[in-house]
Amino acid sequence: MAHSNIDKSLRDLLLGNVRSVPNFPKPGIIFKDITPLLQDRYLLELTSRLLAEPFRGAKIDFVAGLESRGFLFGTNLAQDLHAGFVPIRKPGKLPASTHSIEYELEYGTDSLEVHTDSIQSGDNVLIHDDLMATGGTSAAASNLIRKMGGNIIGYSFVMEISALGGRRFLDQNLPVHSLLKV
Ligand SMILES: O=P(O)(O)OC[C@H]1O[C@H](OP(=O)(O)OP(=O)(O)O)[C@H](O)[C@@H]1O
Ligand SMILES: Nc1ncnc2[nH]cnc12
Repeated sequence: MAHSNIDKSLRDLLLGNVRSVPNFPKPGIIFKDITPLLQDRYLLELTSRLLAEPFRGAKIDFVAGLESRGFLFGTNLAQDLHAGFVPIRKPGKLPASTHSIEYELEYGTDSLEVHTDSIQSGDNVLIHDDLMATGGTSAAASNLIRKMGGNIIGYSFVMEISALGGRRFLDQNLPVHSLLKV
């Protein structure tokens, strides 16, 4: 599995299309908004491809995308890696039988659910989200997937707020690929 680093000009281009919104959704939070990246037809494709690069050649059954912003690039990523896509959702959204787990956010608590008939024991799963902050969401999703017998092969983020140290909650032996570190 390659660990590609993007060069500075590319990083600056992508970062220039992430909007920082102070005090959203709560005072003190600087919200990193990826909608400008999605709006631009070239950057949408470029970002999707760059996310897939480090995991090309890996055996992946599913990309698990974390609600809701993990769905935005998650299905593109799954398609590019020839994997299926499994949505990990907030409570009460998935219609069939679910497993669930509680977790803490940078700004509150929530829980995650997944359909019981999605990931099966031994399936290789890549976890994807738009952003890792405290790592609580990704760690909870990892626990949920492992509870189902899924084998997590790595983590993919568009962005990581490095100062919050979220990586310490993830398996240290697995690749964690964040396109942009802020
Ligand atoms: O690393 P953490 O501190 O756990 O935070 C990261 C999570 O927070 C955001 O989602 P949010 O819960 O705001 O939901 P949304 O994607 O539906 O907006 C983001 O998209 C990640 O899923
Ligand atoms: N600062 C932030 N910006 C966007 N999404 C987030 N999720 C948690 N912290 C966030």
